[in-house]
Amino acid sequence: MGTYCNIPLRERNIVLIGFMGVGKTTIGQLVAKKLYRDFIDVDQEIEKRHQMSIPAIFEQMGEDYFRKVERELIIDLCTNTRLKIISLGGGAYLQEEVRKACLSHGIVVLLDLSWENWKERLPSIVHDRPLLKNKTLEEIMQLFEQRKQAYSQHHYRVATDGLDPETVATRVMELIRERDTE
Ligand SMILES: Nc1ncnc2c1ncn2[C@@H]1O[C@H](COP(=O)(O)OP(=O)(O)OP(=O)(O)O)[C@@H](O)[C@H]1O
Ligand SMILES: O=C(O)C1=C[C@@H](O)[C@@H](O)[C@H](O)C1
Ligand SMILES: [Mg+2]
Repeated sequence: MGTYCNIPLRERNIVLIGFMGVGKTTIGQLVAKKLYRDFIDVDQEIEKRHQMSIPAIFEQMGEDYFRKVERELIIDLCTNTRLKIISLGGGAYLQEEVRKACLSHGIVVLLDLSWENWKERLPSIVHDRPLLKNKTLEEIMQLFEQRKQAYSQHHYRVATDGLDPETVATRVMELIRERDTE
């Protein structure tokens, strides 16, 4: 897969990235609705294809297997589809091949939330994120910091602190509209 892309800008997929629980799935759904586009959530697509939950896939098949499936699906979506709103799983973008495919073929939008606000969300998301289970808050904070480097490779960033999902989705949509009229 080369990095050359012949997809016109306004037809490129919008790819939402960011740490676990920042709102990629929630916002992606709303953006898709507002733009009348199809929504694909990579975690949900993997669950559907396997008829298993993400925690069960991690437990029974292992994280390496999950990462391979995730990588192959994202590269396929990036190179073979257009006009979609795609929400990645939080760890997908750590893989270099995933970053390259998303950056060269899509419009990558980082949803950014401060640690202070993110940690308030932990109780509501910990049960179905295997990588958060059995970790101390300190360890999760380290993971949050370590991943910033990969997430810094994006086209647009939306700071979501204090914003409700509708407002975040509207900001994402405005960015895309501005870009389309450039
Ligand atoms: N802007 C927001 N304000 C308040 N709560 C939010 C916001 N966005 C999402 N949430 C809530 O945060 C939780 C996690 O959201 P979501 O599942 O969309 O995250 P995600 O980025 O897709 O996570 P993952 O990387 O694990 O797939 C949900 O309970 C959701 O309702
Ligand atoms: O950040 C991560 O590594 C993950 C995030 C989730 O979206 C799932 O893809 C899975 O729980 C792993
Ligand atoms: Mg999600």
